Formats: sequence, C-alpha cells, structure tokens
Amino acid sequence: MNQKKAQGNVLFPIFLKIDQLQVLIVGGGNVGLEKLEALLKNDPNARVNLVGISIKKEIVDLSHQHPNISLSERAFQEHDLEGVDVAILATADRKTNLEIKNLARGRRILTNVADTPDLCDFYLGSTVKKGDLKIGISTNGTSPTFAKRFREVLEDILPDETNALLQNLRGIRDNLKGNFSYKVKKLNEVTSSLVSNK
Ligand SMILES: C[C@@]1(CC(=O)O)c2cc3[nH]c(cc4nc(cc5[nH]c(cc(n2)[C@H]1CCC(=O)O)[C@@](C)(CC(=O)O)[C@@H]5CCC(=O)O)C(CC(=O)O)=C4CCC(=O)O)c(CCC(=O)O)c3CC(=O)O
Ligand SMILES: NC(=O)C1=CN([C@@H]2O[C@H](COP(=O)(O)OP(=O)(O)OC[C@H]3O[C@@H](n4cnc5c(N)ncnc54)[C@H](O)[C@@H]3O)[C@@H](O)[C@H]2O)C=CC1
Repeated sequence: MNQKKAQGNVLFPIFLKIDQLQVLIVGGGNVGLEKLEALLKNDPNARVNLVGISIKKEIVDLSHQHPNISLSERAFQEHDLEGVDVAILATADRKTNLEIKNLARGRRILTNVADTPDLCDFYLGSTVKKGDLKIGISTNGTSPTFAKRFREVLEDILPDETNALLQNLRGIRDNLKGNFSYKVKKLNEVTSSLVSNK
C-alpha cells in the first residue's frame, strides 16, 4: 500500500487570496468551466486567465459578468505562464497537460491537473461558506463524491445565524484590552457554552 495512504490525509490546507494571485486555467471545456465556477463561487473577484483552443459559451458569459476574468481563445503558449501563481490544467489531452505541468514546475508554479492526482501539487476541495466562515473538505483524493455530499450536509446543518455569531465575537475581540493570554482566556469563556452543552 502507498505510504501516504497508510498515514491518512497528510495534505496541508491553506486559504488563498485569489483576488490578489493570478490563476491560469488551460482548457475551455466542461472541466475548465467547473474549475472556473469553483473559483468564482469562492471569490467573484478571482483573477483568472483562461486559455482554450475552443471556449464554451458558459465561460464566455461568466467572463462578461466578472471583470477579473480574461479569456484567450487559442492553444496554450509558454508565455501564458508568465506572472502566474497557480495553474489548473483541464485540457482533455493527458500529454498536453503533462507538457504544461512540466513547464509550470520549471517556474515553481503550483499546479492542479484535473483528473490526474499524480501530477497535482494540490487538490481542490469542497467548500462550505457562511459569511466569514469557510470550511474546506478533502478526502485525500479518495472520494470526491463524499466531499461533495458532506459539503451538502454541512450547508444544511450550519444555521444562517453562524455569521452573526462570528461578527459578535469579532466585536468582543476588538473591544478586549489586555495581553494575548488574557484575550484567549476571555474569548474561551464567552464561547464555552458552544462546546459544553453536549
Ligand atoms: C484528487 C482530485 C484532484 C482535483 O481535481 O483537484 C480529484 C480527482 C478526481 N475526481 C474525479 C471525479 C469526480 N470529481 C467530482 C467532484 C469534485 N472533485 C473535486 C476534487 C478532486 N477531484 C480532488 C480530490 C478532492 C478530495 O480529496 O476529495 C471537488 C471536491 C472539488 C472541485 O473539483 O472543485 C469536486 C466536488 C465539489 C463539490 O461539489 O463540492 C465528482 C462528483 C461530481 O461531479 O458530482 C466526480 C465523479 C464521481 C467520482 O468519481 O467520485 C476523478 C475520476 C474521473 C474519471 O473517472 O474520469 C478523479 C481522478 C481520480 O480519482 O483518479
Ligand atoms: N478531476 C475532475 O474533476 C475531472 C476531470 N476530467 C478530465 O478533464 C479533462 C477535460 O475534460 P472536459 O473539459 O470534459 O473536455 P473538453 O473536451 O470539453 O475540453 C477540453 C478543452 O481543452 C482545450 N484544449 C485542448 N488542447 C489545448 C491546448 N493545447 N491549449 C489550450 N486548450 C486546449 C479544448 O479546446 C477544450 O476547450 C479530461 O481529461 C477529463 O477526463 C473529467 C471529469 C472530472
């Protein structure tokens, strides 16, 4: 058995500011569209350039609604990687994906190759959002369908007031005077009822 699978999920989660980073998507088909939608669902101001020999109408429509999306309807060219922080490869051609992945690696660009876990530097996850709260779900590539279903469960059970609670806590946090450990103690006190009524 693969050593990584034996250890469980060793992926390190981070939350990216994709309105400040430049994302490249290569491929303008169904998967390119899905990945673009995933980015825009998280941040409508995501900065994305999408390159595809042909580009689906739905992608063109999205680009009209989002000022930070640019489209290049042509084959990928190496200069498309200039200034790119994160790349998502979604052409239907494994060889093309591999070639672009190697060029991206040479530039130390973090790359996701749809459908090809072996070539990915990172995986996309399912995400749940309630105002300022965001939960990322990863199954280590084991079952994206589980990630999707679990997202739906969390979306159902998290009350809409979750964000109001977060904002109240922000208000308390902003008004607390004192050193770090005092603040931790106070914030633990006011939130203790969230965990003690089991
Ligand atoms: C490794 C990973 C790499 C990556 O793409 O980043 C990957 C890989 C693969 N996906 C495949 C298939 C499907 N992927 C989905 C859906 C999602 N896939 C996503 C992420 C990931 N998919 C990464 C791991 C995430 C994790 O750790 O769980 C989500 C979470 C995020 C997103 O893509 O935005 C999004 C749900 C978003 C949501 O709704 O919340 C569905 C379900 C559906 O569409 O309804 C199916 C069909 C059913 C099935 O196969 O399960 C296949 C086989 C392809 C084939 O057989 O041809 C592979 C390749 C392989 O496993 O070898
Ligand atoms: N991980 C995932 O979630 C999934 C991944 N996939 C895989 O993703 C790949 C793409 O699938 P689809 O979008 O459905 O295919 P598609 O055929 O609809 O789209 C492929 C796109 O890539 C473009 N393309 C091809 N060569 C190119 C090049 N050299 N430069 C720029 N653009 C180029 C085409 O013009 C087209 O827009 C397939 O290999 C599929 O198996 C499929 C389903 C799920």
